[in-house]
Amino acid sequence: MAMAAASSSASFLRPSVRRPHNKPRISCSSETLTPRRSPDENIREEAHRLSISSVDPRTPLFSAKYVPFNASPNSTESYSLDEIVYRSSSGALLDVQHDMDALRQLTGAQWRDLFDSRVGKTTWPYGSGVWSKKEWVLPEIDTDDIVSAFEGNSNLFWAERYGKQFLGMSDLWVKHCGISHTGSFKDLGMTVLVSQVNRLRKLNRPVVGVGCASTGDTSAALSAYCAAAGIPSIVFLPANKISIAQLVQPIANGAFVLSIDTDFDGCMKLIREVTSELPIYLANSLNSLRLEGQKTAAVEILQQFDWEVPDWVIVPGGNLGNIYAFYKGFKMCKELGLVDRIPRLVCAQAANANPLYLHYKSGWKDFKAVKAGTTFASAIQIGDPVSIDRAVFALQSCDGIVEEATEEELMDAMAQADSTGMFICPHTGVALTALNKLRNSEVIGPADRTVVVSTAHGLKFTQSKIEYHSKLIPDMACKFANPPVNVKADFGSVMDVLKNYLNKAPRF
Ligand SMILES: Cc1ncc(COP(=O)(O)O)c(C=O)c1O
Ligand SMILES: N[C@@H](CCOP(=O)(O)O)C(=O)O
Repeated sequence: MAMAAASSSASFLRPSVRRPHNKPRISCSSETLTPRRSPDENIREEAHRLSISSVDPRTPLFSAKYVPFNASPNSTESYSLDEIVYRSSSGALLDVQHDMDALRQLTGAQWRDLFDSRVGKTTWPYGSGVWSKKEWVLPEIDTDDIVSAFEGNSNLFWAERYGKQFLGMSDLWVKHCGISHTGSFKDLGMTVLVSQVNRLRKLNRPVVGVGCASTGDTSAALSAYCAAAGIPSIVFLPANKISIAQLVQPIANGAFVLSIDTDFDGCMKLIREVTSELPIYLANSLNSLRLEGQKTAAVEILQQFDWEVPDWVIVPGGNLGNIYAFYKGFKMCKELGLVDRIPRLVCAQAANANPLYLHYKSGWKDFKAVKAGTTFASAIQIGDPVSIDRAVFALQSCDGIVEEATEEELMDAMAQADSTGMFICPHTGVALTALNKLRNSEVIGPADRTVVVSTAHGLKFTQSKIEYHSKLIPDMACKFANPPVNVKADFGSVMDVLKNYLNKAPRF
């Protein structure tokens, strides 16, 4: 039954992943394997051939457009995705709205089967975790215009030991969005944005380059995808406020890097002004295209649980696009019948940069931006998040919660997680602290299926780990520091040190 649904769903889609009937990918009936394409054909060309050969006249044309975010049902304002527009006529945020009636022509089961059928392949562009959901992302883009590093499909890690030892939990998972092409979840959104820019340039729209303000990860993703497509990228970075690993990424990828003597919010203000004057396309998540890619991480989590819905998903928040992206991904899965409910979301902020937390604690009264203080979670050192309205909407719609983490809490949580075999970034430490607090208050139960979203690779933040394990952080006990032991190069000294360690070592 499921197989029948899968094949009938595929026949409705254009472009289709179906292979020509006379050309199976692998012939099992003989000893020889038949390659699905000849050596002189690349995977783009192959995708082109396959889609041409399987066009179905009944194909519904899925489509999407920009509309004002959370607009009244009577609003008729909308823009083509081929327009260069970031705000509505009243200055509000925009959202990408899909033709849900067209998408409903497939049942939830058919969508599930279609998405599942694309995982783990190299079929262009569906080998990407983002583009495997193309019909829900940018349905109308030509696959030839897509710029992809086969991002997504990231590991969902069962945090068995961390959950059991530190939280008394049996069903704790970490979605490693940072184990990715440029080392953060930003790849998910950037493949979409840069692909659309690629299309706009082919349509001769005035786009000479793509620009962003960044705390490190957005600029890394932007510069890599632009470099792959041969598009100039320009990045505004707050001077001395991002890690060395993040700074070197856009430099290495050939971006034009401006190191500006301000904070992220200052850079954001400048890039908005600049992109309204010059034909530079804005790549921050103010641009709602980005969130279309980022929302696929939510779909992916459901897929990885065989479409069972977790109870909680915890996301570290800064500029606040991602929390809305997760909400949107889950919501679409519910609206299109892939699942019957959505999880509760928790947004976790650093206490030194906590405007959303303060807003939540005030009972969602008037929002006030803050001056963000220094935090080891430097990528979320943001005081005036552009997506505040999106975040509030998402959290209110799913009975969500906002938590905060002090510097000591987030560094201790990171060290504890690392001691169980992870190597997480400080932002994930913020999310784990939120979980810790919600477990202590028993809001999250011991058997609740909980997913913590890990947003960047720990290797980008080794300096903070070095300072922690060297106990070099002023006013921080660094309780879980594990510094190396200096020992003389003789057998006796090494043996003494080892015996001492083995006498005291914890028994695992
Ligand atoms: C590593 C990391 N985690 C979390 C975030 C927060 O995401 P958002 O700005 O979408 O809230 C960012 C960027 O802001 C980030 O780079
Ligand atoms: N952490 C971000 C800050 C900018 O966020 P964006 O999602 O609006 O681009 C970064 O890495 O720059």
